[in-house]
Amino acid sequence: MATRLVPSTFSASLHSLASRSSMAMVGLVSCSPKTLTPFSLTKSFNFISLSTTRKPLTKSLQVRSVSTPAEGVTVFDDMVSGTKRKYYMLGGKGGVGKTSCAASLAVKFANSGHPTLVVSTDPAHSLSDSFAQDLTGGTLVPVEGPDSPLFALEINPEKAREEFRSATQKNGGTGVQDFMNGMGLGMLADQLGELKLGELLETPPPGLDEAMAISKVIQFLESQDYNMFTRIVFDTAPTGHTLRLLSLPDFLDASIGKILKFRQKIASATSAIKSVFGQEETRLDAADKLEKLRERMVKVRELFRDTDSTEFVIVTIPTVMAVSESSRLRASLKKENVPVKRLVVNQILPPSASDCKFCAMKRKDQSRALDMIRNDTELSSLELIQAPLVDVEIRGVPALKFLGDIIWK
Ligand SMILES: Nc1ncnc2c1ncn2[C@@H]1O[C@H](COP(=O)(O)OP(=O)(O)OP(=O)(O)O)[C@@H](O)[C@H]1O
Repeated sequence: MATRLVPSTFSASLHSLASRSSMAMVGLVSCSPKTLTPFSLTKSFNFISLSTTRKPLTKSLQVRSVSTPAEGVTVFDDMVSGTKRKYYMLGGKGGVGKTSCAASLAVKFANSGHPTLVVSTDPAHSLSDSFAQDLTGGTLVPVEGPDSPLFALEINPEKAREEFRSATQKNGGTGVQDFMNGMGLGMLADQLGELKLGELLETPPPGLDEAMAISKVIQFLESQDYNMFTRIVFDTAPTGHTLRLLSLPDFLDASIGKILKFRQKIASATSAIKSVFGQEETRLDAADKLEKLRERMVKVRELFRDTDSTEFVIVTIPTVMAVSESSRLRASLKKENVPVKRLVVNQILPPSASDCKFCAMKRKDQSRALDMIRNDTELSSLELIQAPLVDVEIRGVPALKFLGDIIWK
């Protein structure tokens, strides 16, 4: 028989919330130290949504939100309304559930009538695992199940990296180092050394794969064939990559700007250099390619900053570490002028009539982390979406639909 433990204040408040909830079928499970599983997806689909945006929770759980949607408009109403194309970027710390949230959002959009594309730009893809379908190969793959068309795409970061290298290498030849060394002969040699350009070009800067992946998606979405998609959901790489991606245009600006300056110098040295080295045509071509690359990176950043069409949704879990990282992410995104309105707190312990010791401890921890969010200057103004922890992996469209219906309300 299950050992019953005294519920913590937190679980008690959740419990009372659950019993007051008008959302049918609330699953409350008792939990013994032997059976730590807090909730069962397999046995029943009885869950409670913990979203605080529509109904205030008990005091201890309530999270202030200065940007609450207008009366009667739910979080998802706001996200789903309109046929103009919208981009949703989901990002956050590694392993918090970005992919599950992104995939479930994409399924929800498709089931709400939006032809949707979900793209993974995380170098460690898990979209295929999430949909339980092979989405590798870098092409659009139709996802079976939703009411409206849903396509998924995993972009191969290795390919993006190759593209970068080929843009910076001459004729598949000896590489950028050579390009720079060649240009740096004579009086330019010392100055080039200072720039460390060889390093930049041989080792693509972090975040570049992802930026290129996104820029590719933008490129093909601009074509007529892909006009149909009205919702694009990005499952992005963990925090650090995203931030570096946003600072890429500046980084490339600084580096490429210097290359272009040298290019001018070389051009003015004209025929003497031409006749001696005979290769600067190729080198200048490489500089052109780099400049184009920079332009594409600028476009990506512009997309991230476009408040009309884009929203970055931070996904986190209720731990002090994840919340701290989310706070820093929000601060950096603010600095980069990236619009953020919502914060998903995933994997929240579901209500329980009686907690085992482990669950009670966990619940206390989660309560502390939720308090942190409430008091955090960066996070407290965001609409909070709470998603419960379920005891099985969310895989395949039916499970994603189920998760989506809990999270995106
Ligand atoms: N609400 C949830 N309840 C139970 N398990 C979950 C929940 N959300 C995510 N998971 C599980 O957590 C694991 C990590 O989730 P997911 O791959 O979505 O995270 P991620 O942030 O995209 O990870 P990464 O940063 O490695 O790409 C998966 O096994 C997923 O099934």
